[in-house]
Amino acid sequence: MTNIIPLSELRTQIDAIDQQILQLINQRAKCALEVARTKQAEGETGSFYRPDREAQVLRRIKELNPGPLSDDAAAHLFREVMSACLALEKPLEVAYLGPQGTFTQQATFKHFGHAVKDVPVPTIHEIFQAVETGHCQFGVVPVENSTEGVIAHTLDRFMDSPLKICGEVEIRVHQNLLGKMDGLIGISEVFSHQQSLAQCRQWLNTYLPGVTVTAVSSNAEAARLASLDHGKAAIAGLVAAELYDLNIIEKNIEDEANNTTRFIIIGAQQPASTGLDKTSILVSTGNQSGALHRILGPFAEYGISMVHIESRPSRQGLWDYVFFIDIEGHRDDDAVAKALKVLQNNVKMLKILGSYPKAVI
Ligand SMILES: C=C(O[C@@H]1C=C(C(=O)O)C=C[C@H]1O)C(=O)O
Repeated sequence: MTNIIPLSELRTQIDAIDQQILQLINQRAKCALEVARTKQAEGETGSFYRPDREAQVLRRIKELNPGPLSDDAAAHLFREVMSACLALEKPLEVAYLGPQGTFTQQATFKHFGHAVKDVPVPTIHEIFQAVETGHCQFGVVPVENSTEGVIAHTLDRFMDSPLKICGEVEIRVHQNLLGKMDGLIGISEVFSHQQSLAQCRQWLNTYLPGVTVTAVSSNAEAARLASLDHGKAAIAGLVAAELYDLNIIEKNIEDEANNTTRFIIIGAQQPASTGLDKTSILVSTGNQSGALHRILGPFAEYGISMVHIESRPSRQGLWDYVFFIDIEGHRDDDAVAKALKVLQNNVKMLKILGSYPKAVI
Protein backbone atom coordinates (compact mmCIF):
# COMPACT_ATOMS: atom_id res chain seq x y z
CA MET A 1 0.00 0.00 0.00
CA THR A 2 1.30 3.48 -0.80
CA ASN A 3 2.17 5.68 2.11
CA ILE A 4 -0.70 8.09 2.80
CA ILE A 5 0.50 11.44 4.15
CA PRO A 6 -1.81 12.87 6.84
CA LEU A 7 -3.89 15.88 5.75
CA SER A 8 -2.54 18.07 8.55
CA GLU A 9 1.03 17.43 7.42
CA LEU A 10 0.18 18.25 3.79
CA ARG A 11 -1.48 21.48 4.88
CA THR A 12 1.57 22.47 6.91
CA GLN A 13 3.70 21.88 3.80
CA ILE A 14 1.33 23.95 1.66
CA ASP A 15 1.39 26.83 4.16
CA ALA A 16 5.18 26.85 4.14
CA ILE A 17 5.29 26.78 0.31
CA ASP A 18 2.74 29.61 0.09
CA GLN A 19 4.94 31.73 2.34
CA GLN A 20 7.90 31.16 0.03
CA ILE A 21 5.81 31.91 -3.07
CA LEU A 22 4.56 35.12 -1.47
CA GLN A 23 8.08 36.25 -0.69
CA LEU A 24 9.28 35.45 -4.20
CA ILE A 25 6.36 37.21 -5.87
CA ASN A 26 7.05 40.32 -3.82
CA GLN A 27 10.72 40.10 -4.68
CA ARG A 28 9.66 39.98 -8.33
CA ALA A 29 7.34 42.98 -7.81
CA LYS A 30 10.23 45.02 -6.37
CA CYS A 31 12.31 44.13 -9.43
CA ALA A 32 9.52 45.20 -11.77
CA LEU A 33 9.28 48.53 -9.90
CA GLU A 34 13.02 48.99 -10.38
CA VAL A 35 12.56 48.36 -14.11
CA ALA A 36 10.01 51.17 -14.14
CA ARG A 37 12.46 53.49 -12.33
CA THR A 38 15.21 52.61 -14.80
CA LYS A 39 12.91 53.24 -17.77
CA GLN A 40 12.00 56.60 -16.26
CA ALA A 41 15.67 57.47 -15.69
CA GLU A 42 16.34 56.62 -19.35
CA GLY A 43 13.77 59.22 -20.30
CA GLU A 44 10.85 56.96 -21.15
CA THR A 45 7.47 58.48 -20.54
CA GLY A 46 3.98 57.08 -20.78
CA SER A 47 3.29 53.41 -20.15
CA PHE A 48 5.96 50.95 -18.98
CA TYR A 49 3.95 48.08 -20.42
CA ARG A 50 5.93 46.08 -23.01
CA PRO A 51 3.86 43.56 -24.98
CA ASP A 52 6.98 42.03 -26.57
CA ARG A 53 8.70 41.46 -23.21
CA GLU A 54 5.49 40.05 -21.67
CA ALA A 55 5.08 37.58 -24.55
CA GLN A 56 8.68 36.45 -24.05
CA VAL A 57 8.19 36.00 -20.29
CA LEU A 58 5.07 33.87 -20.86
CA ARG A 59 6.68 31.77 -23.62
CA ARG A 60 9.67 31.10 -21.35
CA ILE A 61 7.39 30.04 -18.49
CA LYS A 62 5.67 27.55 -20.81
CA GLU A 63 9.03 26.17 -21.92
CA LEU A 64 10.41 25.88 -18.38
CA ASN A 65 7.25 24.46 -16.83
CA PRO A 66 8.09 21.07 -15.28
CA GLY A 67 4.43 20.18 -14.46
CA PRO A 68 2.19 18.75 -13.13
CA LEU A 69 0.58 22.15 -13.87
CA SER A 70 -0.27 22.43 -17.59
CA ASP A 71 1.74 24.95 -19.62
CA ASP A 72 -1.41 27.03 -20.10
CA ALA A 73 -2.25 27.01 -16.39
CA ALA A 74 1.31 28.10 -15.54
CA ALA A 75 1.18 30.88 -18.14
CA HIS A 76 -2.18 32.12 -16.83
CA LEU A 77 -0.79 32.35 -13.29
CA PHE A 78 2.22 34.32 -14.48
CA ARG A 79 -0.06 36.51 -16.60
CA GLU A 80 -1.73 37.63 -13.37
CA VAL A 81 1.57 38.03 -11.51
CA MET A 82 2.91 40.32 -14.27
CA SER A 83 -0.35 42.24 -14.34
CA ALA A 84 -0.17 42.89 -10.59
CA CYS A 85 3.52 43.87 -10.82
CA LEU A 86 2.86 46.38 -13.60
CA ALA A 87 -0.13 47.84 -11.73
CA LEU A 88 2.13 48.78 -8.79
CA GLU A 89 3.45 51.61 -10.92
CA LYS A 90 0.03 52.64 -12.25
CA PRO A 91 -2.74 50.34 -13.55
CA LEU A 92 -3.07 50.43 -17.33
CA GLU A 93 -6.30 51.96 -18.57
CA VAL A 94 -7.79 49.80 -21.29
CA ALA A 95 -10.92 50.69 -23.26
CA TYR A 96 -13.04 47.74 -24.37
CA LEU A 97 -16.36 47.15 -26.07
CA GLY A 98 -18.67 47.29 -23.07
CA PRO A 99 -20.74 47.11 -21.03
CA GLN A 100 -19.33 44.74 -18.43
CA GLY A 101 -19.84 41.07 -19.19
CA THR A 102 -18.98 41.19 -22.91
CA PHE A 103 -16.54 38.80 -24.59
CA THR A 104 -14.33 41.82 -25.25
CA GLN A 105 -14.02 42.35 -21.50
CA GLN A 106 -13.06 38.67 -21.18
CA ALA A 107 -10.45 39.18 -23.92
CA THR A 108 -9.11 42.27 -22.10
CA PHE A 109 -8.50 40.31 -18.89
CA LYS A 110 -7.04 37.36 -20.79
CA HIS A 111 -4.50 39.61 -22.49
CA PHE A 112 -3.65 42.10 -19.72
CA GLY A 113 -4.55 40.18 -16.54
CA HIS A 114 -7.02 41.41 -13.94
CA ALA A 115 -4.98 44.29 -12.49
CA VAL A 116 -5.84 46.62 -15.40
CA LYS A 117 -8.42 49.34 -15.13
CA ASP A 118 -10.94 48.14 -17.70
CA VAL A 119 -12.97 50.98 -19.16
CA PRO A 120 -16.24 49.97 -20.89
CA VAL A 121 -16.93 51.99 -24.05
CA PRO A 122 -20.15 51.58 -26.08
CA THR A 123 -18.85 51.43 -29.68
CA ILE A 124 -15.77 50.34 -31.62
CA HIS A 125 -15.47 53.88 -33.00
CA GLU A 126 -15.33 55.33 -29.48
CA ILE A 127 -12.72 52.77 -28.38
CA PHE A 128 -10.41 54.07 -31.11
CA GLN A 129 -11.28 57.60 -30.02
CA ALA A 130 -10.53 56.87 -26.34
CA VAL A 131 -7.03 55.69 -27.27
CA GLU A 132 -6.43 58.36 -29.93
CA THR A 133 -7.17 61.12 -27.45
CA GLY A 134 -5.01 59.52 -24.74
CA HIS A 135 -7.97 58.92 -22.45
CA CYS A 136 -6.91 55.24 -22.33
CA GLN A 137 -3.49 53.79 -23.18
CA PHE A 138 -4.85 50.77 -25.02
CA GLY A 139 -8.07 49.48 -26.53
CA VAL A 140 -9.42 45.99 -27.22
CA VAL A 141 -11.66 45.42 -30.24
CA PRO A 142 -12.97 42.28 -31.96
CA VAL A 143 -11.56 41.80 -35.47
CA GLU A 144 -12.78 38.45 -36.74
CA ASN A 145 -14.92 35.49 -35.80
CA SER A 146 -14.40 31.95 -37.08
CA THR A 147 -18.11 31.53 -37.87
CA GLU A 148 -19.08 34.99 -39.04
CA GLY A 149 -15.90 36.44 -40.57
CA VAL A 150 -14.43 39.91 -40.12
CA ILE A 151 -15.84 42.72 -38.03
CA ALA A 152 -15.96 45.35 -40.77
CA HIS A 153 -16.28 48.28 -38.33
CA THR A 154 -12.88 47.53 -36.84
CA LEU A 155 -11.10 47.19 -40.19
CA ASP A 156 -12.72 50.33 -41.60
CA ARG A 157 -11.70 52.41 -38.59
CA PHE A 158 -8.03 51.66 -39.30
CA MET A 159 -8.22 53.47 -42.63
CA ASP A 160 -8.03 56.87 -40.94
CA SER A 161 -6.60 56.07 -37.50
CA PRO A 162 -2.96 56.62 -36.55
CA LEU A 163 -3.18 53.81 -33.97
CA LYS A 164 -1.16 50.62 -34.22
CA ILE A 165 -1.98 47.00 -33.47
CA CYS A 166 0.22 45.94 -30.55
CA GLY A 167 -1.20 42.54 -29.68
CA GLU A 168 -3.80 39.88 -30.35
CA VAL A 169 -5.86 37.54 -28.23
CA GLU A 170 -8.37 34.81 -29.02
CA ILE A 171 -11.42 33.77 -27.04
CA ARG A 172 -13.30 30.51 -27.54
CA VAL A 173 -16.81 31.94 -27.63
CA HIS A 174 -19.62 29.95 -26.05
CA GLN A 175 -23.10 31.37 -26.47
CA ASN A 176 -25.89 30.59 -24.04
CA LEU A 177 -29.61 31.23 -23.87
CA LEU A 178 -30.26 33.19 -20.66
CA GLY A 179 -33.43 34.48 -19.04
CA LYS A 180 -35.63 34.73 -15.98
CA MET A 181 -37.79 31.81 -17.26
CA ASP A 182 -37.09 28.09 -16.64
CA GLY A 183 -37.29 26.67 -20.18
CA LEU A 184 -37.93 27.39 -23.83
CA ILE A 185 -41.74 27.47 -23.55
CA GLY A 186 -43.30 30.93 -23.66
CA ILE A 187 -40.24 32.92 -24.79
CA SER A 188 -41.58 35.83 -26.86
CA GLU A 189 -38.35 37.55 -27.90
CA VAL A 190 -34.60 36.91 -27.96
CA PHE A 191 -32.05 39.74 -27.70
CA SER A 192 -28.38 39.65 -28.59
CA HIS A 193 -25.62 41.38 -30.50
CA GLN A 194 -25.94 40.78 -34.23
CA GLN A 195 -22.68 38.76 -34.31
CA SER A 196 -23.93 36.38 -31.62
CA LEU A 197 -27.32 36.01 -33.30
CA ALA A 198 -25.51 35.05 -36.50
CA GLN A 199 -23.40 32.49 -34.62
CA CYS A 200 -26.59 30.82 -33.31
CA ARG A 201 -28.79 31.16 -36.42
CA GLN A 202 -29.39 27.43 -36.91
CA TRP A 203 -30.04 26.80 -33.23
CA LEU A 204 -32.63 29.61 -33.15
CA ASN A 205 -34.35 28.27 -36.28
CA THR A 206 -34.50 24.77 -34.80
CA TYR A 207 -35.48 25.44 -31.18
CA LEU A 208 -37.19 28.82 -31.25
CA PRO A 209 -38.79 29.03 -34.73
CA GLY A 210 -40.97 32.08 -35.25
CA VAL A 211 -39.77 33.83 -32.09
CA THR A 212 -38.86 37.51 -32.60
CA VAL A 213 -35.10 38.00 -32.66
CA THR A 214 -33.82 41.52 -31.93
CA ALA A 215 -30.25 42.76 -32.39
CA VAL A 216 -29.01 45.11 -29.64
CA SER A 217 -25.71 46.91 -29.03
CA SER A 218 -24.02 44.14 -26.99
CA ASN A 219 -24.64 40.74 -25.40
CA ALA A 220 -24.46 42.34 -21.99
CA GLU A 221 -27.15 44.84 -22.99
CA ALA A 222 -29.24 41.86 -24.18
CA ALA A 223 -28.82 40.23 -20.76
CA ARG A 224 -29.83 43.46 -19.05
CA LEU A 225 -33.00 43.67 -21.15
CA ALA A 226 -33.82 40.01 -20.42
CA SER A 227 -33.49 40.68 -16.70
CA LEU A 228 -36.28 43.27 -16.94
CA ASP A 229 -38.89 41.04 -18.63
CA HIS A 230 -39.62 37.43 -17.67
CA GLY A 231 -40.86 36.52 -21.19
CA LYS A 232 -37.71 37.68 -22.97
CA ALA A 233 -34.39 35.89 -23.30
CA ALA A 234 -30.83 36.85 -24.22
CA ILE A 235 -27.96 35.13 -25.98
CA ALA A 236 -24.74 35.94 -24.13
CA GLY A 237 -21.77 34.57 -22.23
CA LEU A 238 -21.99 33.05 -18.75
CA VAL A 239 -20.44 36.13 -17.14
CA ALA A 240 -23.50 38.10 -18.26
CA ALA A 241 -25.78 35.48 -16.62
CA GLU A 242 -24.05 36.05 -13.32
CA LEU A 243 -23.97 39.82 -13.71
CA TYR A 244 -27.71 40.10 -14.41
CA ASP A 245 -28.83 37.15 -12.26
CA LEU A 246 -30.32 35.14 -15.15
CA ASN A 247 -31.00 31.41 -15.45
CA ILE A 248 -28.98 29.45 -17.98
CA ILE A 249 -31.77 27.99 -20.11
CA GLU A 250 -29.45 26.31 -22.63
CA LYS A 251 -25.65 26.17 -22.71
CA ASN A 252 -23.30 26.28 -25.74
CA ILE A 253 -25.87 27.02 -28.43
CA GLU A 254 -23.34 28.29 -31.02
CA ASP A 255 -23.70 26.51 -34.37
CA GLU A 256 -19.96 25.87 -34.84
CA ALA A 257 -18.15 23.73 -32.27
CA ASN A 258 -14.96 25.82 -32.52
CA ASN A 259 -16.54 29.26 -32.52
CA THR A 260 -13.61 31.58 -31.77
CA THR A 261 -13.24 35.36 -31.88
CA ARG A 262 -9.94 37.11 -32.43
CA PHE A 263 -9.42 40.48 -30.76
CA ILE A 264 -6.65 43.00 -31.32
CA ILE A 265 -5.01 45.39 -28.92
CA ILE A 266 -4.72 48.93 -30.27
CA GLY A 267 -2.37 51.59 -28.96
CA ALA A 268 0.41 53.98 -29.85
CA GLN A 269 3.18 51.49 -29.07
CA GLN A 270 5.14 49.46 -31.57
CA PRO A 271 6.46 46.30 -29.91
CA ALA A 272 9.93 45.01 -30.79
CA SER A 273 10.48 41.71 -32.61
CA THR A 274 10.14 38.58 -30.43
CA GLY A 275 10.85 35.93 -33.07
CA LEU A 276 7.19 34.83 -33.12
CA ASP A 277 5.25 37.78 -34.47
CA LYS A 278 2.63 38.86 -36.95
CA THR A 279 2.42 42.01 -39.05
CA SER A 280 -0.86 43.53 -40.23
CA ILE A 281 -0.90 45.85 -43.22
CA LEU A 282 -3.40 47.84 -45.22
CA VAL A 283 -2.80 48.02 -48.96
CA SER A 284 -4.51 49.91 -51.73
CA THR A 285 -3.75 49.21 -55.39
CA GLY A 286 -6.30 51.37 -57.13
CA ASN A 287 -8.65 49.76 -59.59
CA GLN A 288 -5.99 48.07 -61.73
CA SER A 289 -5.64 44.66 -63.29
CA GLY A 290 -3.15 42.27 -61.71
CA ALA A 291 -3.50 44.10 -58.38
CA LEU A 292 -3.55 40.98 -56.24
CA HIS A 293 -0.53 39.60 -58.03
CA ARG A 294 1.46 42.76 -57.25
CA ILE A 295 0.53 42.39 -53.59
CA LEU A 296 1.24 38.68 -53.18
CA GLY A 297 4.39 38.53 -55.32
CA PRO A 298 6.82 40.08 -52.79
CA PHE A 299 5.63 37.77 -50.00
CA ALA A 300 6.11 34.68 -52.16
CA GLU A 301 9.53 35.96 -53.24
CA TYR A 302 10.77 36.29 -49.64
CA GLY A 303 9.08 33.13 -48.31
CA ILE A 304 6.65 34.94 -46.02
CA SER A 305 3.40 33.21 -45.03
CA MET A 306 0.22 35.16 -45.35
CA VAL A 307 -2.23 34.28 -42.59
CA HIS A 308 -5.21 36.33 -43.68
CA ILE A 309 -6.39 38.58 -46.50
CA GLU A 310 -9.59 40.55 -46.55
CA SER A 311 -10.83 43.13 -49.02
CA ARG A 312 -13.01 46.13 -48.14
CA PRO A 313 -14.37 48.95 -50.30
CA SER A 314 -11.94 51.88 -50.08
CA ARG A 315 -14.81 54.39 -50.06
CA GLN A 316 -12.79 56.43 -52.53
CA GLY A 317 -14.39 55.27 -55.75
CA LEU A 318 -16.76 52.66 -57.06
CA TRP A 319 -15.14 49.17 -57.07
CA ASP A 320 -11.95 50.52 -55.51
CA TYR A 321 -10.81 48.19 -52.76
CA VAL A 322 -8.28 48.09 -49.96
CA PHE A 323 -6.79 44.84 -48.66
CA PHE A 324 -6.19 44.02 -45.01
CA ILE A 325 -3.41 41.45 -44.82
CA ASP A 326 -1.81 39.58 -41.91
CA ILE A 327 1.59 38.02 -42.49
CA GLU A 328 3.95 36.02 -40.29
CA GLY A 329 6.97 37.91 -38.91
CA HIS A 330 7.92 41.38 -37.67
CA ARG A 331 8.49 44.44 -39.86
CA ASP A 332 12.08 44.60 -38.52
CA ASP A 333 12.80 40.97 -39.49
CA ASP A 334 15.04 40.92 -42.54
CA ALA A 335 12.75 39.05 -44.97
CA VAL A 336 9.63 40.98 -43.94
CA ALA A 337 11.43 44.34 -44.23
CA LYS A 338 12.63 43.45 -47.75
CA ALA A 339 9.20 42.20 -48.88
CA LEU A 340 7.49 45.34 -47.54
CA LYS A 341 9.98 47.53 -49.39
CA VAL A 342 9.20 45.83 -52.69
CA LEU A 343 5.49 45.92 -51.93
CA GLN A 344 5.66 49.66 -51.26
CA ASN A 345 6.83 50.23 -54.84
CA ASN A 346 4.14 47.93 -56.28
CA VAL A 347 1.07 49.57 -54.75
CA LYS A 348 -0.70 52.90 -54.45
CA MET A 349 -0.69 52.96 -50.66
CA LEU A 350 0.82 50.77 -47.94
CA LYS A 351 0.06 51.34 -44.27
CA ILE A 352 1.69 49.12 -41.67
CA LEU A 353 -0.93 48.65 -38.97
CA GLY A 354 1.53 47.03 -36.63
CA SER A 355 3.92 44.19 -35.82
CA TYR A 356 3.07 42.39 -32.62
CA PRO A 357 3.73 39.15 -30.74
CA LYS A 358 1.50 36.18 -31.61
CA ALA A 359 -0.95 35.37 -28.83
CA VAL A 360 0.71 33.23 -26.14
CA ILE A 361 -2.28 32.27 -23.97
C1 LIG B 1 9.30 44.59 -15.90
C2 LIG B 1 9.08 45.17 -17.09
O1 LIG B 1 7.98 45.97 -17.39
C3 LIG B 1 6.67 45.49 -17.46
C4 LIG B 1 6.42 44.37 -16.54
C5 LIG B 1 6.80 43.08 -16.88
C6 LIG B 1 6.89 41.99 -15.86
O2 LIG B 1 6.33 42.10 -14.78
O3 LIG B 1 7.60 40.99 -16.15
C7 LIG B 1 7.11 42.82 -18.22
C8 LIG B 1 7.00 43.77 -19.21
C9 LIG B 1 6.45 45.11 -18.92
O4 LIG B 1 5.07 45.11 -19.22
C10 LIG B 1 10.10 44.96 -18.16
O5 LIG B 1 10.05 45.68 -19.17
O6 LIG B 1 10.95 44.07 -18.01
